[in-house]
Amino acid sequence: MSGSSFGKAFNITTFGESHGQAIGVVIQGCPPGLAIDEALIQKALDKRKPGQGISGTKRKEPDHPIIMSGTFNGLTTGTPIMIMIENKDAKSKSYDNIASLFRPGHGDYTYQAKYGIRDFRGGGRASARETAARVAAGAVAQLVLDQQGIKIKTYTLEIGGIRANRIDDISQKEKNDLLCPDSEAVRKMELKIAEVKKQGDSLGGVVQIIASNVPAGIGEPVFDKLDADIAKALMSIGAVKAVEIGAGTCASQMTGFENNDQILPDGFQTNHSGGILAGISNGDDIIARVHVKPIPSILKPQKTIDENGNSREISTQGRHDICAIPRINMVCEAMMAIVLTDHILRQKTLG
Ligand SMILES: Cc1cc2nc3c(=O)[nH]c(=O)nc-3n(C[C@H](O)[C@H](O)[C@H](O)COP(=O)(O)O)c2cc1C
Ligand SMILES: C=C(O[C@@H]1CC(C(=O)O)=C[C@@H](OP(=O)(O)O)[C@H]1O)C(=O)O
Repeated sequence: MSGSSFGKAFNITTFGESHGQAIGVVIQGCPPGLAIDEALIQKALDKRKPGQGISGTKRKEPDHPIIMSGTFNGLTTGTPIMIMIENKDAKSKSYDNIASLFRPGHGDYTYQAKYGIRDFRGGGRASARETAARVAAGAVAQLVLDQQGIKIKTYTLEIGGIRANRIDDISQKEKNDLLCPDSEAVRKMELKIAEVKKQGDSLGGVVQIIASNVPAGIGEPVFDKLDADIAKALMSIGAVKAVEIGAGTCASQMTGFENNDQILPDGFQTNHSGGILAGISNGDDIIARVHVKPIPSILKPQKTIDENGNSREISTQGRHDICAIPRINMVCEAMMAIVLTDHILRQKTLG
């Protein structure tokens, strides 16, 4: 089926709807012999799961992963791994009054246009509930990256236009709910989230992802360029509207002399390339930034239409995030891990 899976050597496909029985992922291409258990996957899922944080939805899901296949005696077997996560706290009734309305900014209108039928409960397949399955796959991908010593860190750069100025000390990131390294900016972000929530509105922001210790020489020279695949992986997450690599949009404002990362015997002088040149890693940190739009389901009344084209007003009840950040951070980390693992497994020469 076209468009339903991601990756070549390490391939994932997800399944399930937000208010269906379960969601999950099937992973193909994972090497045999890697130590894996549900606790390891749970640890990753806990960083994304709903029901926590000031900007997060109140929906309480345990997100308990059940490994259905592909492992034996605590090791991967090299066969397809299926991980299932049951939905335990879907409250579908809260969607009844908007069943025939299209939420502005969400996938209701386009799903109806494509399929002529849609599971309106919680956004169905378009709900970011699906991203839990990606995080489970990311935890498996990270096992491959661990063998190479590759680490991925993600932190919040901006929420609602408030930017973190101190972004160098990312070890601080675990110390607050918003996963932002600038505690002064965090206070302002928290106030902004509270204010916007009171108005029945929502916020977007920017997240930065850094992969370190990636060896030089990973990637493809055309089409499946490493930066192209990273951009696609990150852009495939709901609410992501733009992806930058390295200097990103600033590169177009520099001269060649300013933008080039000059090469010294012990490495590159700067990292405007974001660790990728000509689609192939150069050994420097891989740096990506993801621009996230505000959550579409808001209480504030908006104009819409119903399935018959009649003009209506909509105010979306239910348990929605105010901002996809910081829950999206873990999803970005997972997608970066999946892309890097996919490209590493394509390299026959790496030990
Ligand atoms: C982690 C995460 C949480 C999200 N939470 C919500 C939510 O609670 N309510 C909502 O309407 N949209 C939420 N979204 C955004 C929608 O899923 C997304 O906007 C929708 O699927 C439409 O896709 P698009 O924004 O890429 O066009 C969330 C997205 C992410 C990544
Ligand atoms: C449940 C999760 O997030 C959901 C993402 C989401 C959306 O429309 O994207 C809408 C809300 O849930 P529901 O589908 O019940 O309306 C969020 O709670 C989750 O991330 O696990």
